[in-house]
Amino acid sequence: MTACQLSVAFGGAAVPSLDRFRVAAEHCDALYLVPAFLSPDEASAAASAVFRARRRWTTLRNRRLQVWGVPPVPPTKAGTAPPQARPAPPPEELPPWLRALADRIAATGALAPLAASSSPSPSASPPALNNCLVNEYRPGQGILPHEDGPLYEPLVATISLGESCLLDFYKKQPDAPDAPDAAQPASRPHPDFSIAVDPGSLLVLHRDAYLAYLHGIDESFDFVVAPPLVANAADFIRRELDRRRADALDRGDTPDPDPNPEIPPPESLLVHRIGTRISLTFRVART
Ligand SMILES: O=C(O)CCC(=O)C(=O)O
Ligand SMILES: [Fe+2]
Repeated sequence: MTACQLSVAFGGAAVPSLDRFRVAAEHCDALYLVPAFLSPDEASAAASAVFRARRRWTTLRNRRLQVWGVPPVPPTKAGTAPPQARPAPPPEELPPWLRALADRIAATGALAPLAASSSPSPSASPPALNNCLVNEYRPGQGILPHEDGPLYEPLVATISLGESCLLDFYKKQPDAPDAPDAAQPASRPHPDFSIAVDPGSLLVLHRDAYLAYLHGIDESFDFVVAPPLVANAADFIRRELDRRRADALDRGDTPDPDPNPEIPPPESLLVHRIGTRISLTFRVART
């Protein structure tokens, strides 16, 4: 599917409003997971668009990434003049296939809280998502606990493609360093809570979820989804078992029988990371 077909495909879908997708309210007040934000066909169209885009990948030890859109501008040090070098190039627009996804995120109302924080006028419209980081993780890869920081408006909206993952949250320590990827996992071995993130989902973090916690993905080959650590364990397990049944049918295998409504699903589930996960992390870079 081309980028153009992709934006058409996204055009007609009903856009959910975020309120009923709030999770982990007891831990953190602004964390939303919309499980089937993209249909499986839309998710594979988006993944193909990532690979067709011929964008340069930056390869890190534990993942690789592409950067799209407006880069955040680091503040100049007080008292120093901005560098007089060449004039900055015009800010890059998101390409149509990412713009279509960003618009669909905006249509959920996810960005509304930014309208209030970025303008004193109550009727101001929120700023547009203008930056997207594409991360690709193989099994065993991850991202160290970090915060996305003050170069962005305090809201991140992530679309996940491919495999599921477990995103861990660590309450920020008052004296923790602020730099991305700077927290030492060895000194903070246990997350305060985690969210199991479905393929095709939209995850939105803002307020506390953005400001008061670091987030990271363990460099593991599998993960366990169980309460109480995984805040959305029961819902995720139900959906994951449905996905496994659907995958078995697609492969022509005999799937597990449909769940008996009398028997509750298991309380915990081991998920093996066997494929690649791609995340599209949309933010508003402050310019
Ligand atoms: O892959 C993810 O879901 C997280 C990515 C992330 O935290 C980041 O790029 O800052
Ligand atoms: Fe992040």
